[in-house]
Amino acid sequence: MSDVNSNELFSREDPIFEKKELLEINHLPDHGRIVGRDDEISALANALNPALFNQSPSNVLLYGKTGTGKSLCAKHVSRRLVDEADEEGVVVGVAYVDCAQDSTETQAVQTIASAINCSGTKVSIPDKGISTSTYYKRLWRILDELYDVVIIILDEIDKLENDDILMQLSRAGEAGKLERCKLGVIGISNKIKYKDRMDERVKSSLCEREFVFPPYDANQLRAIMEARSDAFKQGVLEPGTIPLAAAQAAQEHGDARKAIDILRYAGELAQTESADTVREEYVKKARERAENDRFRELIRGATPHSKYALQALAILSLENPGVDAFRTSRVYEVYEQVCRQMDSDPLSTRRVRDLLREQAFLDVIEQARQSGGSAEGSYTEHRLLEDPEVVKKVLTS
Ligand SMILES: Nc1ncnc2c1ncn2[C@@H]1O[C@H](COP(=O)(O)OP(=O)(O)OP(=O)(O)O)[C@@H](O)[C@H]1O
Repeated sequence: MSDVNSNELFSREDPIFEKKELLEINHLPDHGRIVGRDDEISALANALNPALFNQSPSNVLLYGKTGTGKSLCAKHVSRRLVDEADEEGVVVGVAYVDCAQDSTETQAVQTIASAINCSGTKVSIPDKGISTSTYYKRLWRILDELYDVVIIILDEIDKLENDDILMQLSRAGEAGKLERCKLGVIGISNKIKYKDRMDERVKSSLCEREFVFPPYDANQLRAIMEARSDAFKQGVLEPGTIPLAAAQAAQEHGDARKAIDILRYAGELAQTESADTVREEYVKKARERAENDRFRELIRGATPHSKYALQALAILSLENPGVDAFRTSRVYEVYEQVCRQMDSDPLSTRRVRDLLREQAFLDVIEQARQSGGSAEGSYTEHRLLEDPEVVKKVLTS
């Protein structure tokens, strides 16, 4: 019989993390830990300010690359608004929708209705079994019964299947659906081209104000991480760890999510290896994991054939050092090989071209028209915007 008792088998204290939740994805930092976004926060507060006087806030669209603090600022300012409005006797509610999860009109309206239906009404919002129009009717009822103003945050708004819900929300007041409650919509997107796809009427109503969030530089990323360094036990973080993680995250997109992920993963690696401190070597490994995760997130929801086309582009980039842009015909040839390996029938060249165009909209690749002179005419070249090693690894794992 083994004489190992549970004291020896499990460690009862976390040697690395003190408050790991500070580094978790959904953690909403308090004001003191938000770095370098004072201007954006005041601009957003200014747009929502009328709500404090029970008037309609402006609708806002926030743009910027991934991890630039758009969701954070939207949630932070709305939360502050709820508290301050409460002091003024104005009831403000906030509904947050991740449109990547709730991409259909029905899912989105259901999420909004259940998010704000927290207490005080007899209206029920079932998960399914009622029509979209019934969800809307119930939503309008809840809004009028419970709130003076409601802010609806539509994160990754570009992932909505169509503009129908935007049309409904933007016209709810004037169409007489709402009698009392006023709505404000904060749309968030990391696709600067998103607006071009919007219906003109929706655009004029929803884009009353637009703010672009710039990427962070290494100093800002460093300050963001330092503001959360109490996530670790005292003395555990080696001095070079945060500067290195900041430099790595700044190199590509100035993405704070990646910076924080790198820090968390580095701590986890130290934990796994039973190390006493988080060393720089862990940061290097953590970066690889953060990059893979980020790309996995970027292609979440991509169809198998979109992935085959991306894999083809990654193979071409790896096989042709120094060249990074490839014509559709070459991508298609390699795509056909990938399909063969996957035992799948290839789609037509035209469909693959459409799939690549969609990936360009999602900023996974970039496309450029080239002129081949009078003999060739013009053609399109495709270039991966991600590290081909990461793309290949994630798509083949
Ligand atoms: N200025 C900041 N200060 C402190 N933490 C920040 C700051 N900006 C971003 N973060 C943190 O980085 C992570 C990503 O931020 P956020 O989700 O707001 O980015 P985003 O711009 O909405 O990105 P995406 O478009 O990918 O959703 C979050 O954990 C957030 O708390």
